[in-house]
Amino acid sequence: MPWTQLHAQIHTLLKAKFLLPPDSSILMAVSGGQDSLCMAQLLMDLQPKWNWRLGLLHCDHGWRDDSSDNAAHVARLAQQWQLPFFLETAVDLVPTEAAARTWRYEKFADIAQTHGYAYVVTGHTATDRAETVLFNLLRGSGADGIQALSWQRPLGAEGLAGLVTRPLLAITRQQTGEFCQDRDLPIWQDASNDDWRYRRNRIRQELMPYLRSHFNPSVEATLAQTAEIFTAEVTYLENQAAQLHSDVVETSPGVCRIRRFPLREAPLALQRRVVRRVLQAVLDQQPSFDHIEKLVCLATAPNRSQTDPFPGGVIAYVDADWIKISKPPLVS
Ligand SMILES: Nc1ncnc2c1ncn2[C@@H]1O[C@H](COP(=O)(O)OP(=O)(O)OP(=O)(O)O)[C@@H](O)[C@H]1O
Repeated sequence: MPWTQLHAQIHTLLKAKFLLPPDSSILMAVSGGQDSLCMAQLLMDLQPKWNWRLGLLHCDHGWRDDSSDNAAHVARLAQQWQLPFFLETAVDLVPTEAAARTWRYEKFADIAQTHGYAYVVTGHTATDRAETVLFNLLRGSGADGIQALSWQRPLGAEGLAGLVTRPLLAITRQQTGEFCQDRDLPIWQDASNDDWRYRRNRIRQELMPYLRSHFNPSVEATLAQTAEIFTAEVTYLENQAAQLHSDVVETSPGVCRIRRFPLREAPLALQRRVVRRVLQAVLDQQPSFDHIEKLVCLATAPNRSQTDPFPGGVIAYVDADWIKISKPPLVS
């Protein structure tokens, strides 16, 4: 196996960040695309140094005409590489990217838990991270969306099903492409990557090249670095918000109460985060920015103020030192 700069970079990074400790069990999520093939090959090459137990998982969403051929292609690779192989096939999955992602991560968690893998690795790169930053920015996301794709995060409830880890986050798609070419890895070309109905593909194929040639030739690395900076800041803010939430919010059946005085004394960034947590718990949908602002305003509003109904008929109103949030009929 030729030891390349890329091997050295990933090996050093894994050591520095302690992402995939020696002797770990690692399930590699492989779509058949260039990034996940590059990742699988790199981890197999590094395996003797780390003594990992490796397995390979493919999820067949069942949407594309070639999806079962794609799955068979990955199965053949697993056989050739002599790795345990797991195939999950969806039945009647709604053909949206969001539904696919949710289903896929559920399967990652199931297989990891059932077969004792502590880590599920994906082939996300700095390029994916940069694209996700732009995608979320254009959707009006705050800092949480800009932190886009962390190195590691819990899989399943409270991380019981292990950790999703992204060892390629520091390298670009161009690098994974060159690696696959050098090693002659058989990339499965996913035709849906060329479908311009998907906003993500237009970002990848239209916006990023434009930014690269007209604004910044290293736009991927720069935006990935922006995500890295925001990751630390969001972690800090979330910790602060969790503390404030436990100080000011009380929940009982049918009603949630927020202490107005300490809420309005807190920095606006934390007020919004606390209120978002409250709304996430009572609404059946993700709260919008307007929903959050409406509730924050009650911290300083006169007594007896009340909001218009939120989705699902949820009402918030001021009762002396408290904001009370309840679904109708009102419970005081
Ligand atoms: N169908 C799938 N089965 C298993 N893992 C998947 C699948 N689709 C995506 N993944 C994992 O999620 C990562 C990111 O997904 P994304 O959809 O951005 O990648 P892709 O373009 O399909 O393929 P690749 O990242 O391998 O080039 C992949 O690198 C892979 O690790």
